Parts: sequence; structure tokens; C-alpha cells
Amino acid sequence: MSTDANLREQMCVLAKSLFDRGLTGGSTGNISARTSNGGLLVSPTGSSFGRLDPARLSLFDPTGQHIGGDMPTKEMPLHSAFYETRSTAGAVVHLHSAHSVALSLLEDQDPDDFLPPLTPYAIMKLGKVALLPFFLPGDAAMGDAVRGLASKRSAVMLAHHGPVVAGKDVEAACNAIEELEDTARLALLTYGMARRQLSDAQIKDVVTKFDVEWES
Ligand SMILES: O=C(CO)COP(=O)(O)O
Ligand SMILES: [Zn+2]
Repeated sequence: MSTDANLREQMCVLAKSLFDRGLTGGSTGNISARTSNGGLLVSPTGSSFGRLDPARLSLFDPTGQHIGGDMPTKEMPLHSAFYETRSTAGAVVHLHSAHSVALSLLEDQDPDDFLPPLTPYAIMKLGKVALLPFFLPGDAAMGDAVRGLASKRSAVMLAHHGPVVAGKDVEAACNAIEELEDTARLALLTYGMARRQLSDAQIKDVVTKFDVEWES
């Protein structure tokens, strides 16, 4: 029996759920989670979210040494940046989800606040989402960009590519990235319409009641 067997199983079940609902396709996306001893379990490079094998997840020890499983995602620098700079991060998920990518292609996006304030749950689960510019997949500079964000954002959108979200555990990270994709979908469905957004006062109420980090 491998260590963290339940965690391995949960990563694969939730990844398959995302894949089955079309939230990332082919061999896109990657997922990682902290193990009980402070190491990391990571989806292998080239693997499909629909068919992750718990026994083949890449295993890293607490010093960052690859000690088991297949070779990890090429986005390790991106995942590592979240763990290094967000002390509460217990899991990180990255998807190629269509609506968020479509929204990132529109002109005049606010790099500091990618999602319009449409529903309370997006604010509660994500805080403000930073929009990062285009990088080549696997470029370590994405990790530097995450480290360099002025505040401790837990969700970023990679333009022309996909969202990346950290959470306290795998379930929280998956719930939050689904909220990001749903909000991007709502933003596109109502794009160009006379849309009502949450007011500053309503946003403040949500932020205060649910203790959201939401700097201006
Ligand atoms: O989404 C991906 C790259 O951004 C998939 O890459 P990996 O197969 O290396 O995880
Ligand atoms: Zn990707």
C-alpha cells in the first residue's frame, strides 16, 4: 500500500470528474497536492485527466527530490511557486477550460481583476483573479510571475492558455477552479449586454462576511 493512498485516489477521481464534464481535454491540465509528510504528488506529464493512475503519480519528497512515479508535469515551476509563496496551499489545479480561455482573449482585460463581479461565490472562492500574459507552456517564468504578484493571489489566469488555482486541499482547489470557469462562462453569456454586476457595497458585504482577501 502506497503512502497517501486516499489522496492519490481523490486526485484521480476529481481530475476524471473535471475531464468528464469537458473542463479540460486530451492530455491537458495538471494537478498537485501536498502529502502528509510535506512532499508533493503531481500528475505526470502527458497524462490525461480522464485516465490518471493513482500508482503512477509523480512523488516528490519534502526537499523537492523526485522519488517515485512517472515524470511530473512540465508546469512544476508554476505549481511550486504557489506552494512556496502561499503557505495555506495544499493543492494546485490547472485546466484548459474553454470559457476562461475565451474570456482571456478579449481586449481591454484588467490584469489585476480578470473576472467581473457577477456572483458571490466567485468572490468567496477565488478572491481577485490576476490575468498573466502569454507564456510558452512549461516556461519557468510563469512561476516567477506568480511569485511576483503584489498580493498572495490564489487564482491566476494564463492568457491564451488556462486558469491555475490553489486551495487548502484538492477538493477546495477543484471547487474554486470550477467557479472560475462558471464565472467566465457567465461573463461571456452576458458580454456586451446591459449587464448588472454586484455593486461595490455588495462586494464589500461578501468580502467582510466571508473573510475574503480582497485588496483594492
Ligand atoms: O496543461 C499542460 C501544460 O500547460 C499539460 O502539460 P503536462 O502534460 O506536462 O502536464
Ligand atoms: Zn496548460
